[in-house]
Amino acid sequence: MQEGLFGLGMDGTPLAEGIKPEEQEIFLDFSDSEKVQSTLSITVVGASGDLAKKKIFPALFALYYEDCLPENFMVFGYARTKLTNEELRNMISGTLTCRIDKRANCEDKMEQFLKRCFYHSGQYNSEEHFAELDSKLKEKEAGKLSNRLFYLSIPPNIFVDVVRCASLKASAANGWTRVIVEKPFGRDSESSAELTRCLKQYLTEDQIFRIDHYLGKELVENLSVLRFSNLVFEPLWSRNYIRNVQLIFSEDFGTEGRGGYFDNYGIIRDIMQNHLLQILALFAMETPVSLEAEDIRNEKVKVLRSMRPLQLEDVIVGQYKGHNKGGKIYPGYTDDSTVPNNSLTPTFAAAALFINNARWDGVPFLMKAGKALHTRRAEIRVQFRHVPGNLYKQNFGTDLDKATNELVLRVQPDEAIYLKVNNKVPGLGMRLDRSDLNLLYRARYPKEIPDAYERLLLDAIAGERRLFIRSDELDAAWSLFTPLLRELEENKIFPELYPYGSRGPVGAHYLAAKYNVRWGDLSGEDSQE
Ligand SMILES: NC(=O)C1=CN([C@@H]2O[C@H](COP(=O)(O)OP(=O)(O)OC[C@H]3O[C@@H](n4cnc5c(N)ncnc54)[C@H](OP(=O)(O)O)[C@@H]3O)[C@@H](O)[C@H]2O)C=CC1
Ligand SMILES: O=C1O[C@H](COP(=O)(O)O)[C@@H](O)[C@H](O)[C@H]1O
Repeated sequence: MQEGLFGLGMDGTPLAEGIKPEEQEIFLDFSDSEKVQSTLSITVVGASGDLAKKKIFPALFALYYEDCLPENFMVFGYARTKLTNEELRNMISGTLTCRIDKRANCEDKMEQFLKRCFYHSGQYNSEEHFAELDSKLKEKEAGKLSNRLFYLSIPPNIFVDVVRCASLKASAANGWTRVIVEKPFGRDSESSAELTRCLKQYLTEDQIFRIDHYLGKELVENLSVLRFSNLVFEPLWSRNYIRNVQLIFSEDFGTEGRGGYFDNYGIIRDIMQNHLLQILALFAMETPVSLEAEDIRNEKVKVLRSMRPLQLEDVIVGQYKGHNKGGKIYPGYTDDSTVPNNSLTPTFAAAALFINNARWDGVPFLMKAGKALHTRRAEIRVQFRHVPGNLYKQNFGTDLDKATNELVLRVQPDEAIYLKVNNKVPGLGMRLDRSDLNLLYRARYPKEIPDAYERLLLDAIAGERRLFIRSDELDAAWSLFTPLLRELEENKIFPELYPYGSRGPVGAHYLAAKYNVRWGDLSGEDSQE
């Protein structure tokens, strides 16, 4: 069967506003009878869990709401918890939301969506239970050509069991079978390679969709557009003009409820090795031959392989401690009952990375990720070099860094792209200040931005792999972090404690200063803060 059987908007409704019919042909290259004669089932394995409830079911509903799912689709929840179809529907319905601009028929749509949701309770390592699931799927597929997508929203220690049982007992008989695998993909190079080896006993690489939901975020998708379709940026995109690049992730809450998982991984594996590194690769890669998935992934691998593995002296780690603010007590990381009292797991890390290629030689790429900080945000900051022989040097005082241009891509919240430029303050004198050229998404694009999981689910259904991680990318990513992680753990490096809700450990400033960098998010002169 052809890949990409289900394109977008199978019922012929426009995919999204602004897409012309002739453009839709790109996706809809199947006959009407094929559309009607085929079915898509999406089985969410681990349906009783946090991610399924918070993200996956709402994303599926949003796709249904936008008419992006094929005509004959159904959603199956699978987990050990005993639930009836009705109970699953009640559970899901509490988490569904409607698009702001189209609330009119939302209730009806929800009802129709929920009618397509079913549940099967089973063990994750039971071929028999997956065979039962298969029977239920077949019953609903009613002899039509079937395509099956499994979403593994479960802890990683059971990935292989599920893939074995699903592939042996519940693969599509005559359509495609694809599996979306959630992170973490292993804990280091060895475990990741072992996981891939085990998955490949049952699946081909083309069937495996390793998800990194940051790749589905609007601003991350836009990174390539910004670079490669604007003459003003790409020529500047190198060591010749860029002084440093900062990739910043912060959350204003701790590991609440996920301490058990988190303690085994820590912030470097949870955020840096995947989300921030993926953004770095997209940011720094060479121009791909085309927008085809393999061309883009080839370039990403090349960048990752050009990087030097992280050195301990280029990393600082931290862990949040309890804090009493305004009479409210914020718990420390080790106050979580699922976290050992003596845990050294970092909840914060800052690192300097380098790419040893002609474009980026010597440019520090600074990463910073932390939980329980003062704000929630994710952004990419590009600090440009000083203007050589700047005519206005005397207007800036001694701190020339304050006068350099900075491009900020705010991934979340409040998506925005802004460029800090020097400008004359209007008036008779000659005073300069740094102002922002600001593209604030909510002002420019009133339509609500889809959640990353919507885009990624849609891509997996369409067989589009561009935003999923290929196994060699994963290997390259782990190679950069594994020696460091091993050193941190073997040497029991003590994390610097920082108060819950603070700006993180001061060590992050020293690390940046070592490379003559100041964190842009803490400069205090960011008008966007
Ligand atoms: N939650 C999040 O925000 C994010 C999660 N992820 C990843 O997504 C996956 C799912 O996450 P999440 O929903 O939070 O996970 P949960 O801990 O909620 O687990 C999902 C389901 O798996 C089953 N389960 C849990 N622990 C075990 C176990 N030890 N053995 C067998 N089954 C178990 C439970 O279902 P039952 O008991 O009914 O079988 C549970 O409802 C994980 O790989 C996680 O790392 C990735 C990004 C963000
Ligand atoms: O993958 C993960 O991401 C979330 C943050 O995702 P966001 O889309 O809300 O920014 C993080 O909280 C979690 O620890 C991590 O596993």
